[in-house]
Amino acid sequence: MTTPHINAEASAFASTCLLPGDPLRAQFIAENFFTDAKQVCDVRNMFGYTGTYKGQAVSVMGTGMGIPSCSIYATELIQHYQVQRLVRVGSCGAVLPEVQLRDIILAQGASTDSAVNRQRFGGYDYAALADFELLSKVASYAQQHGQKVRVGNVFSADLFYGVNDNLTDLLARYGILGVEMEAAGLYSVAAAHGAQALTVLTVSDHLQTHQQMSSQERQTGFADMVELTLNSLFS
Ligand SMILES: O=P(O)(O)O[C@H]1O[C@H](CO)[C@@H](O)[C@H]1O
Ligand SMILES: O=c1cc[nH]c(=O)[nH]1
Repeated sequence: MTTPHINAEASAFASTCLLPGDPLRAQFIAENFFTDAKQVCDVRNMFGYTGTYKGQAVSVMGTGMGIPSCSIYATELIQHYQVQRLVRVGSCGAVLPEVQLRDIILAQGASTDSAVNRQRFGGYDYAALADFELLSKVASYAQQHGQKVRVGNVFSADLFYGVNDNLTDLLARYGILGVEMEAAGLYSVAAAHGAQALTVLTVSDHLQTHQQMSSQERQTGFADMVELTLNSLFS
């Protein structure tokens, strides 16, 4: 039996799955970083692949954009495909002057303007946190190998094209490292189902200076983040 959104066999996914928003980034990761990668699903062109990295099974699957889309895939991957470690590898916008294009961010926590976590969490404000074991693995691997990463709070926005002109300044005041659209939902889905989740981001836009990466670079230009993530998880 498959799910409404993932047409893969029951044993098709490894227990660790990377989750880029972009399905073509998933294809790029599988083709360039995995050994013996096989495509396992393609409903709605949301591609998923399984292969190995350093001899260990690993999967990658696109999630689409936004908490609702990401939550569907995360839920089905955990509940139906027994994925236990869900690691988003995404892009984000920076709001602080010291955070620059191509910087890598580990989302220790994720604030949000989405109402999704309140729906899940009885109307209360859920503190959406990365799994500490996954977070420490990547943070300590980066430290040991002299790779700079920033660790802290990000903001998962419902709107890519926001309507609140003051939001960027508010986020900067609170030291938010990056603005993206999924982490807060991914963290609560994982927590609700007893799985582990982490979000690793590369800065693709700067919301103060208006610098931005091309769409091609968002698809194929995140090698440093992908290598850091895979090496940390499988070392
Ligand atoms: O590059 P991905 O992983 O899709 O992440 C970011 O990019 C998309 C918006 O362009 C949103 O999904 C946001 O979270
Ligand atoms: O959600 C996102 C993703 C990338 N860049 C942004 O500015 N926002």
